[in-house]
Parts: sequence; structure tokens; C-alpha cells
Amino acid sequence: MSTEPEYRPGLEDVPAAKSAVSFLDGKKARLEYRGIPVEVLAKESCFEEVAWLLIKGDLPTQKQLAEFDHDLRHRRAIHYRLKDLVKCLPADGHPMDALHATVAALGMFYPCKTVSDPAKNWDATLRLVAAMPTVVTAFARARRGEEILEPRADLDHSANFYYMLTGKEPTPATRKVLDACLILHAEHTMNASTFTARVTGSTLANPYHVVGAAIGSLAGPLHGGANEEVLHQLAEIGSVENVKPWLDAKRAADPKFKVMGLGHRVYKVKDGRATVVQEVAEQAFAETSRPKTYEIALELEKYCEGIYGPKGIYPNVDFYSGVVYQSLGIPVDVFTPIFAIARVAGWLAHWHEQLVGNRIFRPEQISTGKHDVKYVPLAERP
Ligand SMILES: CC(=O)SCCNC(=O)CCNC(=O)[C@H](O)C(C)(C)COP(=O)(O)OP(=O)(O)OC[C@H]1O[C@@H](n2cnc3c(N)ncnc32)[C@H](O)[C@@H]1OP(=O)(O)O
Ligand SMILES: O=C([O-])CC(=O)C(=O)O
Repeated sequence: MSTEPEYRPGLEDVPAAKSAVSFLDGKKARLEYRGIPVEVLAKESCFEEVAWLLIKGDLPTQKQLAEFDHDLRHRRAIHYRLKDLVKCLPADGHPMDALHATVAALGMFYPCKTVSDPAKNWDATLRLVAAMPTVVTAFARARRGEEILEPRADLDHSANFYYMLTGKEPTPATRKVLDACLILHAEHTMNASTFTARVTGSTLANPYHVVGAAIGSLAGPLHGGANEEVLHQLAEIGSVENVKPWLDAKRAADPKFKVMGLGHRVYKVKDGRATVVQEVAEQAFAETSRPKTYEIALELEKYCEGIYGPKGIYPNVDFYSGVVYQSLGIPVDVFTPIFAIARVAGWLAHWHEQLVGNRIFRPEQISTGKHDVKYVPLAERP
């Protein structure tokens, strides 16, 4: 009898950790952060409160939230040499790469060398949550030759992000839309980037390495990078009338063609976050106007339902988020960095959880290579 363990490609259904940070039922599209439905948080809460909830485990008291908010506001500014670094990066480079590089450098300017000091771990946690919007906006502006703006301590997290990006204060509706999007993207059980964060954390690497590794994982088009791809896809389609001919042609050319923003390992119904993003979008469009891309996305969802619905493939959170960001005037390649600005809360929550009773991740492989191969000296090879 074979003793070979069962191999599950992509670790499908294999538990990689025990976690109390969030809960997901993919058949019912139910997502909870520390037991609270995400839809409720998106409507009632703010990103700062949700970050505390995820990392600390419970809703903050009024005093805790006030202190947390104060501490975040005072860690937004980055060292002037980090701004110089951002200015030196290639202007045509991707903002996710700039974020990746600058988060590593952030860890050099504000070190947390070992992870055994809870006070230093907490300081790094605050720094990462607070400073990532500063880094993203610094690169977004510097590459266009615009002045890098100092964070404003009189604005909350979402409003300050929008201000640092655009130089304008958001309207209350825009702030709410952005904040709700950050809340919706803050955490999602054992997704690829969170798993990456936990694996990295399990080596006792410092939190900047943990977040840097997770940023790299999030960047891929099968994960967070899909929100940008969706917008390219909608631009390629170009019109509501072209949805059917476009998809028919793609599928004819490649039966395995993947529609970006569709499908999920866990959800077999429409991602509840996508529905909330649409509700939020309608608020955003009340101030601007319903963009053509949104009409195309709606038509694409409708046409895809007939084709992919029977297989349980529906829109995920990335399907509509980009349309919202675009309507706020945010450049397409900044969409995935916004995801990272939100998800850092979840990554850090998992990092703190991983450190309690930590054991290094070291799974097994099923070896498929050769054995006892004779080494042939180079001179004897053709
Ligand atoms: C925040 C997030 O990370 S949400 C996910 C964002 N990613 C995307 O939107 C990219 C497009 N989607 C995908 O590539 C996938 O659905 C993933 C990566 C999200 C999930 O991948 P997996 O769970 O490994 O599913 P897998 O890729 O094996 O697909 C299973 C089947 O559904 C099909 N399928 C999955 N997604 C799609 C899609 N977007 N369009 C068309 N068909 C799809 C596959 O072709 C495959 O079909 P088959 O059984 O006939 O071979
Ligand atoms: O859970 C996943 O695999 C991907 C996802 O939706 C997320 O990270 O938000």
C-alpha cells in the first residue's frame, strides 16, 4: 500500500492555520471580521476601527480608538531619504513595485529587528498601516513630476490618502466610498497573500519582510492584481454592444480564457463584497456620473452568468472595485496598491496571531525528479 500523502494542487481545502481573524462561508457569501459581518462594518465603521478590530480581536473602546487613531496620524510621515528613494525609482515602473521596494526600505529606517519585543512589534504595526498610503501617493505623484505632499494629521486615514494622492480634500461621499472599499478589502481568511505573510512570519522575519512578501503575492493578476486587469479588459471591450462578440471571440480562440474579476477558490456564488462595492459605487456615481465602464461591467456580468453561473463562477471583489476607483479619478495602476493599503491590516493581524505558539511552515513535497544521476564533467559533455 502506498504511503504517499495526497497532493492537493493549490492546497485546495487544506487548512494551513487555525485563525480567529475572519470567517468565510463561500456558499452563502458570508464574510465576518472577528465575528462581525463585513457589510455591517462597511456601512457603520471606519477603516481605523476595523484595523484595530482585526489586529486586536475586539472592537476598540472609545479611548482605545482615539489613541490608535492619534498614533496612526503621527506615523504617516516618512523619512526624507525615503522620499528621495521614491523619486529615484523609474517613473514608468509599477506602483506595486515601488511599494514593495519602499516597504523594505521603511524597515531599514524604522527597524524592528527581532520580533520578541511586543512594544516594537506594535510600533511597526502602526508604522506599516499609517505609512503605506504615504508611500503609494509619494510614488504616484513623484513619477508625474508633482510635489510629494506631507500627510495631514487633521484628516482621517481615507481622507488623508485621497488628499495626498490628488492634493484635494475628498467630499464626504468620496471619503465614505474610499473608506468602505478599504474596509471591504482589509481581510479575507487564508488567501494567497495572507498565507505568504504567515509563512514569512513563521520564520520570525521582521514585519516589514512579512508585509513586503505579502505585497509581492498580492501583485499577481490571479489575486489583487486582477482589479487593474479588469479595467484593461473593460477598456478592450469598449462598449456594451461589444460584450457578447468580445467574449465569444475570446472563448473561441481559447476555451480556457479567463475573465478577470470572475471566479474564486472559495465563493461558489457572487462575492458579497462585490455587491457592497456596487452599492458604494452608486453613491460615488451620484457625485460624478455612471461611467461607461460600469455599464460594460454590468453587461459583462449578465452575459457571463449564463455561461459560467452553472459552474459557480461569479464576480469577485475585484470585478467592480476598479470602476469605483476610476470614477474617483484614481489611476488604474494604483488600484492594487489601494488593495495593499487595506489588506495590510489583515496581514498584520495574521502575523500577530502566527507569532503566538509559532511553528515554522515547512510542508512536504512529492518528489518527481531523478535519483543517483552520474555527474558528467563538463569536458566530457557535448
Ligand atoms: C481578491 C482576489 O484575489 S479575488 C480573485 C481575483 N482573480 C481573478 O479575478 C482572476 C480570474 N480568476 C481566476 O483565475 C480563478 O477563478 C482564481 C485564481 C480566482 C481561482 O482559481 P482556482 O480556484 O484555482 O480555480 P481554477 O483556475 O482551477 O478554475 C476552475 C475552473 O473554473 C474556470 N474558471 C475559473 N475562473 C475563471 C474565470 N475568471 N473565467 C473563466 N473561467 C474561469 C477554469 O477555467 C476552470 O475550468 P475547468 O474546470 O474547465 O478547467
Ligand atoms: O480569498 C482569496 O483567495 C482571494 C480574495 O478574495 C481576497 O484575498 O480578498
